Amino acid sequence: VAIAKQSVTLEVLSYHATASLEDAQRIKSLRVPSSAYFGLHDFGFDDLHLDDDQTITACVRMFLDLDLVERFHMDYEVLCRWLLSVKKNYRNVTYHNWRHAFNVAQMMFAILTSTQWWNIFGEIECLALIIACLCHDLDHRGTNNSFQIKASSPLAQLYSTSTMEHHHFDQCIMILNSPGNQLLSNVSPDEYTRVIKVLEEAILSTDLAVYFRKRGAFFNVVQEGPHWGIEEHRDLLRAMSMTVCDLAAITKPWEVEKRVAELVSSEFFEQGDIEREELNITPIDIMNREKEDQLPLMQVGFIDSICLPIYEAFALLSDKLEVLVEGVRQNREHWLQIAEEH
Ligand SMILES: CCCOc1ccc(S(=O)(=O)N2CCN(C)CC2)cc1-c1nc(CC)cc(=O)[nH]1
Ligand SMILES: [Zn+2]
Repeated sequence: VAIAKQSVTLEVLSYHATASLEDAQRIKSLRVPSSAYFGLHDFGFDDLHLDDDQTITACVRMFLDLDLVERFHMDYEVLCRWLLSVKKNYRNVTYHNWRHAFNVAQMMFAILTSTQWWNIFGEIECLALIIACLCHDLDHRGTNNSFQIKASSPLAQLYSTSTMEHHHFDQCIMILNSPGNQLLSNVSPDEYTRVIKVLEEAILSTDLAVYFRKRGAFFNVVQEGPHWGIEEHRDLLRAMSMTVCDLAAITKPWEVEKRVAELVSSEFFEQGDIEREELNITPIDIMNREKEDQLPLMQVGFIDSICLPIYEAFALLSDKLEVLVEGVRQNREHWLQIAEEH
């Protein structure tokens, strides 16, 4: 078994592509517009009108405005190449693609700056959080953890819990260690160890199962009055921030949420089709095309059970984030109206 595991490991982990030097030099030569030009501080941000190059220069802008390039002595060409390699290692799936990762990173940037929480976390934890957002769904195949188990995919043989999230982290480390992509090569050994530890926790916390496990403790901290000097409180805030950014489409103006929900449901249905046709099993309702008309009510359930609790807690931590829970409430109204029309 050990040998089988070894070969699976090599096969699954060895695949990753990196961007060409030429491509990085092309990006490097582009002007980098301001965060105001991109609207990177806006909670209603929509990536739809940006082309792929602009998503890369927008990420460069986020690194520059968080002062990460100077503070961690990043080589500018390496930053461009690393961003291109990260984007290249997202697959062309319906929802869990580069655009999703880019939007998650923009939401983290908007939260860290509007709340001034970049001061609570400090530079090392901010660096880890931004890298984590950009890398948190790397090499996603458009299928969830339970699918990996049902299909006994190579990934499920490697990781029995948080299967996809462990793979996303491995892919992230693979790219950071690739020649020409070593973004952290000028970071001291101690700081590097810290960045990687926070990075792994942040990526693993995007598994909703981890969110459910940790959120009770977080709500207690928020109720009792958080002390961000306490390591455990900051760990919880980082983990919950990853979920808040990962699900943030639910807070966006209706036209954005409606478009993204369409992508999410399409990807779910594609998984359901594979389960029915190749695994010969009946998919769960959210992945079953035959239950498509239940989607609006499912979104209301998603909002009530998963989204509102965490966005309400965040609104208690900073009044700058009240606009997020307001967005969730408005989208809940829209989904309810559609449900009632049926
Ligand atoms: C839009 C198509 C329907 O989408 C959903 C349907 C049901 C539920 S659920 O809360 O009942 N629940 C979540 C935990 N699963 C294990 C079981 C099912 C969530 C979504 C949903 N998820 C995301 C995150 C990817 C984004 C989004 O917009 N909607
Ligand atoms: Zn995600």
